[in-house]
Amino acid sequence: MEQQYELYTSEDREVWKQLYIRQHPQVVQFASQAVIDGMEQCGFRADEIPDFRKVNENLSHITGWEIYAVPGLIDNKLFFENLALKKFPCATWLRTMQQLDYLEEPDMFHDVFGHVPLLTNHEFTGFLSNLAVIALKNIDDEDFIERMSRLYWYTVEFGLIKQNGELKAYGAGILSSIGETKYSLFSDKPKRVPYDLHTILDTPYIKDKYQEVYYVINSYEELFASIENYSESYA
Ligand SMILES: C[C@H](O)[C@H](O)[C@H]1CNc2nc(N)[nH]c(=O)c2N1
Ligand SMILES: N[C@@H](Cc1ccccc1)C(=O)O
Ligand SMILES: [Fe+2]
Repeated sequence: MEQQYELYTSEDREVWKQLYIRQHPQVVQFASQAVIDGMEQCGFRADEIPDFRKVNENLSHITGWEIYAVPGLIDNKLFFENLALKKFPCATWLRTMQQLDYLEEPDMFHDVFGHVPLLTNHEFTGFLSNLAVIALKNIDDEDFIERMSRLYWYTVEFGLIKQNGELKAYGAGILSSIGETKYSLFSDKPKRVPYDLHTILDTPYIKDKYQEVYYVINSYEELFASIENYSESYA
């Protein structure tokens, strides 16, 4: 499957523009420095839907990662196989104007605006590919894979990071949601707890509404180190 750039409609362009002009200021104000730096390097703009070829031309020179077009959520085996090869799956369709604040499933704004900036970061991508390699070693163990998707969910999708004593967001599921960005950092509804691998592995996640718990790391190194000897001791 390819991104058929010429098929984007004027509504798609308007949706991308509205999402960008509303969410980019929140990224600058509430996202971690690595996300902000990555966003800069990606050069996303309000008036241009990202072209995957141009994104890859840039990204492959920074960390060797690439994005590739998928219709939507793909099965775990294919997902982890591609992550291990430094390939991140991205939807090509965009949500509608009625879904600007929150969407129950990942669209292109989530995958590209939310995930791609951190694919410019070496520690983070090292964690991502190592997580995938561990998952692949146990790909036929459903329980193990369920636990790996929890780890992915509570970090890559909905992770928070303490940065110079201040809480910042780095999870793509937060950064692509205009509504969940402030909620994750400032609402008194959800719990915010220190990152702990074993707690996360035992905590099921909810998919179609704001999260009830967020896990806080102190550095991306902490993520990388937390799974360094995971596969040996748990496979
Ligand atoms: C790791 C976990 O299974 C997670 O839900 C995967 C599954 N399939 C996916 N498929 C796509 N396209 N994008 C994703 O982020 C994911 N996440
Ligand atoms: N909720 C995210 C999309 C998303 C759905 C499911 C998993 C991860 C992310 C948004 O509104 O942009
Ligand atoms: Fe995602």
